[in-house]
Amino acid sequence: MNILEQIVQHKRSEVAQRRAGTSARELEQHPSFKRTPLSARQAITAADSTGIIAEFKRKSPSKGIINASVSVAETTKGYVQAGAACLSVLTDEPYFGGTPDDLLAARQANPATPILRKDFIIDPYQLLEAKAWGADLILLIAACLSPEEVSSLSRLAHDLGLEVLLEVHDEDELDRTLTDTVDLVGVNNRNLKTFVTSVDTSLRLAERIPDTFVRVTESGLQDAATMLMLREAGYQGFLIGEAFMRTPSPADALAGLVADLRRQTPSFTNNHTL
Ligand SMILES: O=P(O)(O)OC[C@@H](O)[C@@H](O)c1c[nH]c2ccccc12
Repeated sequence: MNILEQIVQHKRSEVAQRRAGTSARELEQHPSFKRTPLSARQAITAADSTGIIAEFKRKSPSKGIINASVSVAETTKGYVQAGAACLSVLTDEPYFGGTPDDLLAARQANPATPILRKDFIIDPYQLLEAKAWGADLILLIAACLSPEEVSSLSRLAHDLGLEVLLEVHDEDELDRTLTDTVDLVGVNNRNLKTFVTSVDTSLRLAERIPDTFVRVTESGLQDAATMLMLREAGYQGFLIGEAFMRTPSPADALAGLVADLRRQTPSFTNNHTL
């Protein structure tokens, strides 16, 4: 069994347990259910946006502990001040050290910034959780879903007012699962089955993603030059975790990257042709 299969197997029992503890009806009573979600699509494509989706990630199966000491509220607030267009908060506990409380805390600290619930979504119940915990956007990973699941989960997410980021890492996943009920398409440079990371994956797939979707490049990003190259290839969103989280002050690391981007292209915005 590869790591992705292990995670998904664990996730099924976790979801069953959670559902036994909190009913769907109880989740729907949460005050967040009345909140109108923010649009990540808009935030990422706005004229003055950096396009950066800054991730809060304590550990990962490929890297082990990345940062066990920084606080989620302080870090995510710092990310936003430093120029993040959107936040990503891991809620998977066993493999990534995230919790629902992390998402709730990030939401409370950042009322005006869209937040992605970063988890392995396999069941409609998790969409209700995402909504209750204050997410604006959910991730669907093509490598662990059938095309039917992608389309039914994305339709349900839309019914809840949540946007959908569909993650793929090869042509086959893209062609198999892309449907017009997703909003953003993320190309994961890291193969979740082998952990091999290469930005060539994003470069290869860019043209295959129709312009109606916001293109997001994910994982292994750390320098301005690579981001500018990916931007020229058509990417508007940049999902970055480790490069920030492995430093003692993730928000300062993001600020440094934004300064580099601006230095290399003084007019670094999404609406400028480079
Ligand atoms: O920390 P990185 O290499 O910057 O990557 C961030 C993000 O892309 C990565 O955490 C990720 C992408 N897709 C996922 C799916 C599940 C868990 C994590 C991920």
